[in-house]
Amino acid sequence: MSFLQITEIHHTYFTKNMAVTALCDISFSVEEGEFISFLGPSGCGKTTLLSIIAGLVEPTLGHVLVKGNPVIPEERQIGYMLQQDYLFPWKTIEENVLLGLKLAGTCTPEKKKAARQLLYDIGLPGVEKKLPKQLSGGMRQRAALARTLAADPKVLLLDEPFSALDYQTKLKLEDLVSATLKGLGKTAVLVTHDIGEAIAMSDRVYLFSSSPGRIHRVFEIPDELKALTPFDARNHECYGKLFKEIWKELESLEP
Ligand SMILES: Nc1ncnc2c1ncn2[C@@H]1O[C@H](COP(=O)(O)OP(=O)(O)OP(=O)(O)O)[C@@H](O)[C@H]1O
Repeated sequence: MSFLQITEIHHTYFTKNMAVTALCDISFSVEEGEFISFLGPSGCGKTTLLSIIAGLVEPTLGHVLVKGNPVIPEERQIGYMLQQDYLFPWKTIEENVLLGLKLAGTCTPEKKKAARQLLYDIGLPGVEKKLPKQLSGGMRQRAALARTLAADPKVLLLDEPFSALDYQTKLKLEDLVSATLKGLGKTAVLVTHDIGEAIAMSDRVYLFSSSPGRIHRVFEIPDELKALTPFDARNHECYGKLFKEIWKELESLEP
């Protein structure tokens, strides 16, 4: 049994006048601790698939299992990190990080201590009492990561979490997120438009075609790249070859 199992997902959105089939025949599995990415043309259904995995959208057909069980959003098995940090501006960083635990009624002193440690580990010591507006964009995304991890989700969904950041901050956060998730042994799914980011961070890259979204091709990342940090992977000789291969394939999918 795989850790995350996606089986024959089809999804159609029904609006007033029409039906849009966003996803067709999507099946794959992810083992515990693996990091995978979705790449594909705009509108190929990447975000729809994340919402289905999160249990926020019920697929028209098919199912998602985490450790053999269906996903129930209230049980918070899935953590979601987005392009915007969505921190509450009137709450301190610590209050924001602990919010999920408080809502779930599981904010014990040990979890509070662990959340503080998490802020420290991801390079945000001493910001607990600050408001989000007092932090830079990169620091806010770190805080958003801490909030997502504080709930100890089984699977992390990352929907373009670095796309609003400047390039240098983005590279730093790629390394930080990769090291943090590896250290915690978390399973993660990243949606990105950045081929380099997908190669540098993942164990496997799923390339989607559109209308409707299908898995077009799966790229296994070579072990020599997986052993490196994302920054070092971007500078390895294997990286350029794989980048060109995925780029060519992606171009052939553009309308
Ligand atoms: N709520 C909705 N109602 C109707 N159609 C929708 C809805 N959400 C998405 N769609 C359609 O489903 C398809 C897939 O959309 P989705 O946002 O999942 O794609 P995406 O790959 O994440 O796109 P992008 O890369 O631009 O973010 C698109 O044709 C989109 O217009």
